[in-house]
Order: sequence, then C-alpha cells, then structure tokens
Amino acid sequence: MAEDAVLSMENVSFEREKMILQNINWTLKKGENWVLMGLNGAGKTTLLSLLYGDYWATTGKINVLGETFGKTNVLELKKRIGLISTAIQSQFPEHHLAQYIVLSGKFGTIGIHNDFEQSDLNEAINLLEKLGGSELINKQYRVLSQGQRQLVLIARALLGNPELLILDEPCNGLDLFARESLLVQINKLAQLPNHPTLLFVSHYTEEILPIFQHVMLLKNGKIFAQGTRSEILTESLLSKFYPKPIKIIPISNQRIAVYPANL
Ligand SMILES: Nc1ncnc2c1ncn2[C@@H]1O[C@H](COP(=O)(O)OP(=O)(O)OP(=O)(O)O)[C@@H](O)[C@H]1O
Repeated sequence: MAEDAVLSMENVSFEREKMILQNINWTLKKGENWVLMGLNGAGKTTLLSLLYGDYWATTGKINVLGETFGKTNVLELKKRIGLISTAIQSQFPEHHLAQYIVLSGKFGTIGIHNDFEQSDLNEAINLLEKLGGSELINKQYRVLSQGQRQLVLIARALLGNPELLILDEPCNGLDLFARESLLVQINKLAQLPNHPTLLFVSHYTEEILPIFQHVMLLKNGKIFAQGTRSEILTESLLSKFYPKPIKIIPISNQRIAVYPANL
C-alpha cells in the first residue's frame, strides 16, 4: 500500500448468494476527498460496510488507516472512522439532548455509557456551535428535523477526531435549503486544518462540492471509472455510465446538475 494511502482495496470481491462486488482496486490518498456514485443496487453500501469492518471481503485485501482487516482490532479502528448515514440516524436514544448525542462520539458508542468530564461536554457543545447548531443545544433528539439530526451526527463524528469521515448520502430527505446548509457545513469542515479525509456517497451530482476532486463510479458491483472530477463528470462518460444518455447543466462554482438528454 502507498505510504500516503488512507485506504486501499486490492482485488476485493464480496459474495453473498451472488457476486455483489468484483475486482475492486481503489486507493484513497491523504489530502484527497472522494465522491462515490452508483445507481441503486450498485454496491455502494456494501463497499462502505467492507471499509467500516462490518462485512469481510470474500477475496482481496483491504487496508484502512494503515491497518489491514484480519490483522487488526476492528473496534479500535472504527473509533478512527466517522460514519454518517441515515441508517444510523434512527439508532440514537430519542430522549437524549443533542449535545449528549454529540458527546457519545468521544466514546464511539450510541448512548452515553461512560463517565465523562464537564470539559468533554463543553467540547461537544462548542463543536455544535462551531457547526452552526447553537439552537440545537438542550433540544431532545426526537424533536430535531432530519437536517438538524444530520448536523448533530456530523458533530458527533468529528468529536472523535476521525481520520476518515464517510458521509453516506447525508443529504437524503433534506429539503433544498437544509441540503445547502449541510453542504456549507461540509465545505467548512474541509477547510479546517488537519480535517479528516472525506468520502461522500451521493446519487446527485448537484451535491458534489468543489472540495471533492476525485470521483469513483460503481456499476453492477464493478468500478466503472475512477479519476479526477474533470475526467469523470463529463457528458460522454456519464452517458455510458447511466442507462440512458444524459446532459450536464452547470449550476455555479463548479457544481453541475445531470438530466436525461431527452428531457
Ligand atoms: N447481506 C446481503 N445479502 C445478499 N444480498 C445483499 C446483501 N447486501 C446487499 N445485497 C445486494 O447487493 C446489491 C448491492 O446492494 P447495496 O445496498 O450495496 O447497493 P447500493 O449501491 O448501496 O444501493 P442504494 O443506492 O439503493 O442504497 C443489491 O443487489 C442487494 O440486494
């Protein structure tokens, strides 16, 4: 594995009743932020589960943050990875206050089962404030909107100082404005010194901020293409990737929308 690699997959395949991932060769280097795209059922969630140590590859080698699966303590490794997804949103205790949900990131747990110092709680509160979530402090998780929950989960993931932050469709279920404000926060995060390497999974090119300079396209469990955004986000390549030709509409600031060409 390259010395500056944050993660690498070598000839990885995953089989469960059928071949779900095949021959995945992918390296994510320090300082790079990646987007992973693929249609429903392409294998994105499965690939993330392999990176997060929830599934084991059928064949091949996976190295994350310098640790090789099979030779490392997965629970310890998980503490170094932040994971944000709508799937984990529903796992948190509904009656907990937002700042305690954030605090649980310190321990990598879902609820607070550990003794903590007041300074830990202050750190959680400060982080929520820094991310623009001051109004969430002292609010129960159950009353938070989808967008507010995502913000709490981002703060929670960051409190653990992850070296790798996986954002699995974080804009799912957000209205237009909540989505933009979440993207603003993600953009800010990428400007922080020593920010974690970001891996962003999305169905929508509109969500690909300029901070994401690398894109991987997954199709039917195989890598269809990977490279810089200027290499990948082209009409000709995406028209082959999607089932039908598409056209690209520039939005602003390097962001683009993709529509079926015949619309
Ligand atoms: N544990 C499992 N056992 C059997 N098949 C599975 C399992 N997990 C996923 N699959 C299958 O693997 C394929 C890839 O699923 P996966 O959830 O990884 O796709 P995805 O790209 O994340 O899709 P989506 O965008 O819809 O979330 C699908 O055909 C799915 O039915």
